[in-house]
Amino acid sequence: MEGIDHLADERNKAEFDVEDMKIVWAGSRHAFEVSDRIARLVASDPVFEKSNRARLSRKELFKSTLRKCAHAFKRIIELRLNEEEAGRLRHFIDQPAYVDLHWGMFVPAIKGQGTEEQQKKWLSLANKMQIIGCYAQTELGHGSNVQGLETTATFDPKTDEFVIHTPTQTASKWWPGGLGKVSTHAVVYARLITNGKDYGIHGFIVQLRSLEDHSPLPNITVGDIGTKMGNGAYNSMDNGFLMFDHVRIPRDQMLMRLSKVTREGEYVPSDVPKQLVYGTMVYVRQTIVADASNALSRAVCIATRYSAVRRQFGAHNGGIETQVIDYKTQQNRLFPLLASAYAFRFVGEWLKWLYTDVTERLAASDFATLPEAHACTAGLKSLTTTATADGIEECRKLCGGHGYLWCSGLPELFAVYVPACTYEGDNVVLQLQVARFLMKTVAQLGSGKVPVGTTAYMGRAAHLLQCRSGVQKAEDWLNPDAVLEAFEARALRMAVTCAKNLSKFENQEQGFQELLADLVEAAIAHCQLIVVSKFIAKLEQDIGGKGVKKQLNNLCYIYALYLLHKHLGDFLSTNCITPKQASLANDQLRSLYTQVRPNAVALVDAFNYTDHYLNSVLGRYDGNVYPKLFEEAWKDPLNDSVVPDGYHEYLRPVLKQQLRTARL
Ligand SMILES: CCCCCCCCCC/C=C\CCCC(=O)SCCNC(=O)CCNC(=O)[C@H](O)C(C)(C)COP(=O)(O)OP(=O)(O)OC[C@H]1O[C@@H](n2cnc3c(N)ncnc32)[C@H](O)[C@@H]1OP(=O)(O)O
Ligand SMILES: Cc1cc2nc3c(=O)[nH]c(=O)nc-3n(C[C@H](O)[C@H](O)[C@H](O)COP(=O)(O)OP(=O)(O)OC[C@H]3O[C@@H](n4cnc5c(N)ncnc54)[C@H](O)[C@@H]3O)c2cc1C
Repeated sequence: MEGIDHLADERNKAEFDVEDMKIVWAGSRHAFEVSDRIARLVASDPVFEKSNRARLSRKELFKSTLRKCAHAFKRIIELRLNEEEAGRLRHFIDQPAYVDLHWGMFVPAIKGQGTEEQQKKWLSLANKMQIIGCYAQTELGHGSNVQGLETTATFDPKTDEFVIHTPTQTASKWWPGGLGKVSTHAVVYARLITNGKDYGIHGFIVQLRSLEDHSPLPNITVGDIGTKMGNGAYNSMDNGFLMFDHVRIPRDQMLMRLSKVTREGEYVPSDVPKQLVYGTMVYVRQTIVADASNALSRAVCIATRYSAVRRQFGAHNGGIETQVIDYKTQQNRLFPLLASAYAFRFVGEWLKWLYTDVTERLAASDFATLPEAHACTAGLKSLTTTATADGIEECRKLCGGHGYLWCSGLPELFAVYVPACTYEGDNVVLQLQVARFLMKTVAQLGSGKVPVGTTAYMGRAAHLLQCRSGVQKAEDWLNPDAVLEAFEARALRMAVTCAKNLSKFENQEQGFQELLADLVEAAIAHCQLIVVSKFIAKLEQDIGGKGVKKQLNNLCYIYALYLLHKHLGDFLSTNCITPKQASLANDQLRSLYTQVRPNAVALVDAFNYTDHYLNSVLGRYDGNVYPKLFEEAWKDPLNDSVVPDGYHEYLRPVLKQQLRTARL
């Protein structure tokens, strides 16, 4: 059966040009070509083999990760890959590793918070990987509450040094990726103390290990925090702990682009907002949003192909059974996830633009859009990672029993992905940041300050607070204005209700704590509006290719109407729509599922994933699932012998009743 495309019929049904859709998904022809070339390069290199990851011990997995990283670095140099190509290479190798934190957080922290001189010195070492760094912020006792970190950096004017110290056990750094066994350096976040005064959290570059023999430097205790969820999965990463016992570093290793300490120990505050010390988190949250569509699309690709291969029930007189993808229940679970993958792709593109824009403005000392950039990156990171983690698990269930096998690719994908709901900011804590931003914006309505950007809709409060949806028939739900108005009205009404309830409290902070759950829901409604509006905006762009726009249009309205259905309580209780209009939205949704159905396999082919990257027997391009499930089963170490180890000690005595007591 090798070589036969079991999904050929599905592919022939497609009503659009997959090659054109691939370009839209990738973002540009250039991005597509780079991704395609690098994905094939990785897939063809035996060092990047990953099908046996679950069977390796932690030590073997970790060593093989070091090997892959070293080989990748060698290939990057040999092939003279540029930054974009090197990034794609790491992405397609698809194994969490210290390099993610080195390139993803250590280098950006120095770029964002180091002076020009510091950048010159440290980046030239980091870019050549002559030093390897991590981002050491979280402590055993404090992660979300950054202001509560306990590690101290006390300036000693006698020696012109900072003394980095871990005063308590809870002050131990705990979680930083790459710290446990690899990093030679870290950007350590600590309370800056000079002249006896605490100036809060600042970043410091601290060397941790010898560049000669890799042993920890004196007065530094460092190690791995232990095995994490899932076989293989995130265990290739050495998340670590770290304690300092009065470790001295030169003054110029404080990252001083924002604020400084002089030779005399005087603290010179920054003339820019102090929140810029959180800048690396804004950057990484933006990359995490871009990455959500990768993880979700991967799971959806597996579940869609397998749903087209898998057949259950419906056979008459010995005929073939129904493909499970034809069941409306399967479509109702799968197609919104397919639509979400595309939605997150486009909102990720937009967020990248927003981040670039705010970075340029900050460079020109324009800080006006920083709060919005913080709210958008925090809120969208939270929204997209929650939906993606839930979506991967749903895809596992969509694949029935076989989805639970490691070789489906889904258990490992889930275990690798789910911590994204926690790292780089717990998802609830992040939505509360959005809620604070919304409450401020609502409070300013009527003050003459016109809301802009993603809150511009709040400027139309007079209309949005009293409007009623004009939808009269199912097709009206394909009107972008109708959809946007419903989402805007819902988001605004939920935010305004929260603000009104807050105003009943004398103490605003106490009121905020009391209303936390409602505030999170209002923040989610606002973030969903952003995603819907950016998908609609994408459709307004000049998108070529046979049938491509039609498919995107269908997916956009599946995304929006599915959300409307899922959060119907919000839409009805805020009187944005009537029960009749909700029912029309459902009718439209079913019709859209029917339109997407013949295109579903082609829509996931457009992700252009290699079988190597998917690493899934169920998601194979050729759909040749059953023989490959057997092949995988035979590879399991339990099948190395026909009679298992332990038979003579533990099975035979039971079977032969030798363990029975004499009385029995
Ligand atoms: C395409 C390829 C992609 C590959 C993607 C992979 C990338 C690599 C992944 C690697 C894997 C894992 C990495 C994980 C790394 C980490 O987890 S690092 C640790 C991250 N830690 C956190 O995120 C902690 C979360 N906590 C916080 O961010 C803050 O403490 C919190 C915002 C919750 C609260 O801050 P406070 O200062 O205590 O409190 P407030 O009073 O609420 O805020 C004060 C004002 O500051 C504003 N603010 C807060 N944060 C920011 C920010 N980041 N930027 C700008 N402004 C910010 C806030 O709005 C307040 O403003 P106001 O005074 O109201 O005007
Ligand atoms: C795989 C992984 C990799 C990581 N990598 C790094 C790294 O490289 N560097 C680094 O510095 N850190 C890293 N971290 C740490 C990570 O950033 C923190 O775990 C994260 O910020 C959450 O903080 P926490 O663990 O303190 O959670 P907690 O704040 O203790 O959360 C526990 C619960 O309390 C709730 N909660 C907390 N505060 C509030 C509040 N104000 N209001 C309402 N509810 C609240 C949360 O919603 C959650 O349900 C990593 C974590 C993981 C899991």
